[in-house]
Amino acid sequence: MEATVSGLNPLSLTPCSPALLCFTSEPLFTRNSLTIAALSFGAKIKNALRQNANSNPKTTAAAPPPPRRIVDPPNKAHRLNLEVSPHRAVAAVRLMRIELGGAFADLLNEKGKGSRNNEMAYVERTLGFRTQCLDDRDLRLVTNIVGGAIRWRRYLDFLIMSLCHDVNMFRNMEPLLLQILRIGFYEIVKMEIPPYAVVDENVNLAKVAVRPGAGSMVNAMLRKLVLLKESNSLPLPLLDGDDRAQARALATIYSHPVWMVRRWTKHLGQEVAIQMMMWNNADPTFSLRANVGKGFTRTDLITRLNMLKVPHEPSSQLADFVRIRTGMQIVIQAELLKEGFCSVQDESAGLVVSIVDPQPGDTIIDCCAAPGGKTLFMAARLCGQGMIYAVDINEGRLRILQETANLQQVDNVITAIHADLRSFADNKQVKSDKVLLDAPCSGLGVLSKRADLRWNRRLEDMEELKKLQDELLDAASTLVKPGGILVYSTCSIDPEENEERVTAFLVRNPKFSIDHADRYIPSDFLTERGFYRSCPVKHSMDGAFAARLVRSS
Ligand SMILES: C[S@@+](CC[C@H](N)C(=O)[O-])C[C@H]1O[C@@H](n2cnc3c(N)ncnc32)[C@H](O)[C@@H]1O
Repeated sequence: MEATVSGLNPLSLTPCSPALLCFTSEPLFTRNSLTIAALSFGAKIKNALRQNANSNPKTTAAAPPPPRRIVDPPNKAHRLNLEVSPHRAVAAVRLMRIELGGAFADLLNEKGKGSRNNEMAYVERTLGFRTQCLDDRDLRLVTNIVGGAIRWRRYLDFLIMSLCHDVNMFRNMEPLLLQILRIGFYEIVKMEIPPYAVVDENVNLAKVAVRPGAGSMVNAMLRKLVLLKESNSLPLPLLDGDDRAQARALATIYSHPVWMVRRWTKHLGQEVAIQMMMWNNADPTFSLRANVGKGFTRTDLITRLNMLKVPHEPSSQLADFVRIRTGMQIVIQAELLKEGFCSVQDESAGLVVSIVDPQPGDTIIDCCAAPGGKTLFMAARLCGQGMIYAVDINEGRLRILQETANLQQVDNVITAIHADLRSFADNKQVKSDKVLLDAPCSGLGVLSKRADLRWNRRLEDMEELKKLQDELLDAASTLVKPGGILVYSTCSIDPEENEERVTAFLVRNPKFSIDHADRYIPSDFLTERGFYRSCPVKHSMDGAFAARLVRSS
């Protein structure tokens, strides 16, 4: 659903036209199901537009409708509820926000309430009460539950649906009730939480946040699920029939969109496709890069991690990197990132920088630079000598790049340029021996870290992305000096965004040829044609791709 019409936010057309913005004594998403709200949203946009047109003196002489008075929510909304489990309440609201995105924010964002920085305000406006503040353990639980419930959404919905009387019961379910069920089903099926606690707590939440009848429904369904799990008879789709039917079954079992399963089965074979999905569903692992630009070495980082008791292992591929499996929250709380000592950067991205091979004194154009992961690593490698022109179309992300460069003390070798690469290249303000194009892509290599991305990507996106990647490659190539290097990279595992884009580029631009990447990365990552490719299943890191191309002199 679009939140804007012709660049206007329909909710701002009249002071308070959509009825949804009136405060009532009911929380917003209980009996007024958000599905109904969302369905009627289109009509409300039309009404809002109509009201706006009516109030335009050029189209009618009628007086504009009097502004509706916005009253503060009644005291009930400020009540502190000590009975519900706070992490489940917060997880349910966060799941609503993620699934409904802008629509949810628009509906709640009246007078700044429920602002991005204040999660409890969202909880209060959605459920009609506040919960206890979350401690560190609660916060970890929220992250785990929300990540898991999103990843496993398709499978959880299959289970929920199989316990509903009929499909309409599932379709007409209040959105908040559905999220509570997903949480309960996820806790029972995938987490080691005692079932009685899961049933009690989720029933309680549904009763007070939705309605008493919803509590009974949650109770019946969760109890049934516990029995099925205990007797090892959870329903599972049958893996048989033609390719399409098998893809559908696998998509449910491993909770991915059907189109992704079909694409991966075609490109990688069914076995690797399944392993990819299992990787995406497992807890993500992270790498940290010690910021040598600020004089902080990997040995220093390891000392700090030992002090914090965060399990880690040094990367065998990259000298400044350390892998951690758990304890990210501890690293954040210890402010290692905030103080600029290290960055969270996957080794797969670090290896792209190895292929660019920045050396002190180099001038490098980083064509799609923001928010700066690779720019900052390259800047650290310049050791204070040389310059990186960091171009990006997104001003906000570019600002993050600049702020992080200041924090990490590598800003002296970075010039940020806010521009569309295609017009920037047309003006040809700079040319360079080394150009990196880290292109916008589907992100299919980083799904383990981006739980919701699999549901936001559509097959149609792939065609649009390929067109953009071709245009950006052509633009980037004009910035390369004769004899210079162009590195094209993505964080995708999809050959159509990777090898196929390079092949098509080389046909269009015969001045460029492949420069084999064997001098820059371990042979394990090399493809037959001399490209870099990391595979999550094989290398236990994100999926990424890079081609090093050289321009003839
Ligand atoms: C994959 S991200 C880059 C990530 C970055 N290199 C890093 O390591 O953090 C792709 C970037 O391309 C930018 N982008 C998309 N279209 C662009 C265009 N036409 N010109 C310049 N930048 C563009 C996006 O704003 C986004 O920041």
